[in-house]
Amino acid sequence: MFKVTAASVWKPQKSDRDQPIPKIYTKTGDKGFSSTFTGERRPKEDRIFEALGTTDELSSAIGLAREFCLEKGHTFTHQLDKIQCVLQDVGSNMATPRSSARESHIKKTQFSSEPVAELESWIDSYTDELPPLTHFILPSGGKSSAALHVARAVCRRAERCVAPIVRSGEADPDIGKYLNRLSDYLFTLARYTAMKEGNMERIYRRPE
Ligand SMILES: Nc1ncnc2c1ncn2[C@@H]1O[C@H](COP(=O)(O)OP(=O)(O)OP(=O)(O)O)[C@@H](O)[C@H]1O
Repeated sequence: MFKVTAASVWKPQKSDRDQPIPKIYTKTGDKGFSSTFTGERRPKEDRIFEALGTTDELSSAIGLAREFCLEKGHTFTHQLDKIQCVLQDVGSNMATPRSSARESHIKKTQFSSEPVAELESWIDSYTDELPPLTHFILPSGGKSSAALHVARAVCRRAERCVAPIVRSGEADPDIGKYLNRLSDYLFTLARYTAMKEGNMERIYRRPE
């Protein structure tokens, strides 16, 4: 069974006690090669694994920010849950290069534009509540807000990794749009979180 990333391991587990539970390590990656969803073996430094790994880092950064937000009682954490699930779908889409995918692979890993529209509606509703931006702000505003800024910066790196894969036609253009919109969402949410917690956002001042 294909696993999107090592950190999101899923292996079938039989309830039947006679069947051994498969081990997490198959050792098939020990020589520095791994598999796409379509069964191709590629070196681990291939751009697909680079993009999958960066998307995994992004989900992990969001997971940490979510924990800080939960501690503060923020009510928007269900959005972060949903985003982490959508990022799994982004990974599945990238791990299924169109050049070697069968119709059934493509169907199973299709990415729709609906999550992009959802992010836009969330961004718009936070923006309505925020004061307009008049300065460059620095990642700040308390732990939840600063952690969301870290996630935003990782998101932009994921976007840079995904761009050439989308451009080559190997992945769905909507995953590029999703990551582009996601960094705007994380920026806006970081500001909203600072405001809700009553924390100052530090602004850029030219160093004397
Ligand atoms: N270092 C990596 N960074 C990002 N994605 C990876 C990496 N290694 C593998 N992958 C992708 O994540 C999936 C799950 O990772 P996993 O660690 O199980 O692969 P593996 O190294 O090939 O196998 P094993 O760890 O069992 O030897 C792989 O099928 C591959 O698509």
